Amino acid sequence: MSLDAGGEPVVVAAARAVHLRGGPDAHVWARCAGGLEREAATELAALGWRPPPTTTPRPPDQPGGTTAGLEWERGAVYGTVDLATLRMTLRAARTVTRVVLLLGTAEVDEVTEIREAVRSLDWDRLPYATFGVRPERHGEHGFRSPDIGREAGAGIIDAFRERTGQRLPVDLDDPTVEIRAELHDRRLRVGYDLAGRSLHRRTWIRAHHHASLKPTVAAGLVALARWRVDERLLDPLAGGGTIPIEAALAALRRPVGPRVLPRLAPLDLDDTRIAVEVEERLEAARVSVDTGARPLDIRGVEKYGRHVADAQRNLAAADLAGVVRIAGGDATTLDDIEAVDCAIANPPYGMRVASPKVIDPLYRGTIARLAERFTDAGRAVWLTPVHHLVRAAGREAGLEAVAARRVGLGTMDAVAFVLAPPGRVSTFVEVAD
Ligand SMILES: C[S@@+](CC[C@H](N)C(=O)[O-])C[C@H]1O[C@@H](n2cnc3c(N)ncnc32)[C@H](O)[C@@H]1O
Repeated sequence: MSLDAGGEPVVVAAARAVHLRGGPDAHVWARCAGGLEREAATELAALGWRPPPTTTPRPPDQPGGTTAGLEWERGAVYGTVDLATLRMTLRAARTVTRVVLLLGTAEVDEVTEIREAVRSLDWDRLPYATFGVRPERHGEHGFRSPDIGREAGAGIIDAFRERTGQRLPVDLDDPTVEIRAELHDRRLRVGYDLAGRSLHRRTWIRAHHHASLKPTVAAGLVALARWRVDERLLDPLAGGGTIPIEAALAALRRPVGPRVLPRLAPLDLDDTRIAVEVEERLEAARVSVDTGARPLDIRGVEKYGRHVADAQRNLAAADLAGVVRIAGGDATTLDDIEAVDCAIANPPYGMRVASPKVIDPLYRGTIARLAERFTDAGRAVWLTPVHHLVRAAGREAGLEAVAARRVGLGTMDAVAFVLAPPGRVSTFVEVAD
């Protein structure tokens, strides 16, 4: 099989290759990094997700929209799937951390309404097992996320006691059943977490870089950059290699999710026929690295030898040694790099390790060297919370920010800039946010 994404961005092409249908429908939502919902929705639609049953009225000041027919709000994409698509999503989706089976929604104004709203949902499939509620809150409210978790947990305990007479045991650290309760403005959604644990935990991670990017965010940046498999991709600040590795795995259409799914999922995701069919489709979609005509050109540069060694360990675990090249070097000189179509960088932020005095020349020098090496298609995605430095560094290098997204990185927000020569690539980015 040859490396041919048909001109599509690689993450989407990888997803489309494994699309399949079958079985009864379920209403679900996926969680992804805030700011990368459009990329997640595009990937999920290519995996076979269809629109959710109803359109959610959303206040105009709340971020959200519809991409590839799927509605999204900050950090969440909503849709309808059949069992095979669901299993395929858990195995193959690169940009999402969770997939949640929707149990019900409610309009909520006061925190005290949550307990009753949750109690009245259909908990018939809930087994006697430890459970925990993971709350999430977006919008203006007079209460905090833990309050949502506490009230929703009380509602579940009420419902279970009414049905069985037993009190369900709570375990917030390592529950057998994870329930998600997410409030976006007034709309509360409650559902079963089908992934069991965050899907960003890839098996290829052997060496943890102290400032590593979540692989799901890396995959989202690859999609945001609209990288195609025939383009030269460079991560000039590669660390443990997350971005180059995720790009290569997508190009080669290798699944990144767990083969064994949690046993207590309320749907029979281990239905043997579906499981076998999904694995067969994944196997058929895989692309050989030995493609001959157009080998992948994915490179990383990293200053410190110990990180280069860690990246090599991760590459070996991902079975990408000899496919992706990560070498020692300085991003502010890029000595061994001649031409770049697409650069994706997750630089130091000047908070934990490098000081602000160090990152200013690092950003300016690296962005200038990239601009000098850009081909006609050249562009860079640059992710950092230190945004004020990036526009200035871009301007100095003759680049402009053609898009900027506020991307959630757990406890902090960063901005992903797409930097490109003025006017040249404005067609590949849909809007400048
Ligand atoms: C935030 S980390 C990247 C982490 C990476 N994305 C991962 O997930 O493992 C930034 C990296 O830039 C490297 N770095 C700092 N200055 C550099 C320079 N001048 N040239 C190359 N790499 C540099 C640091 O050593 C660090 O590994």
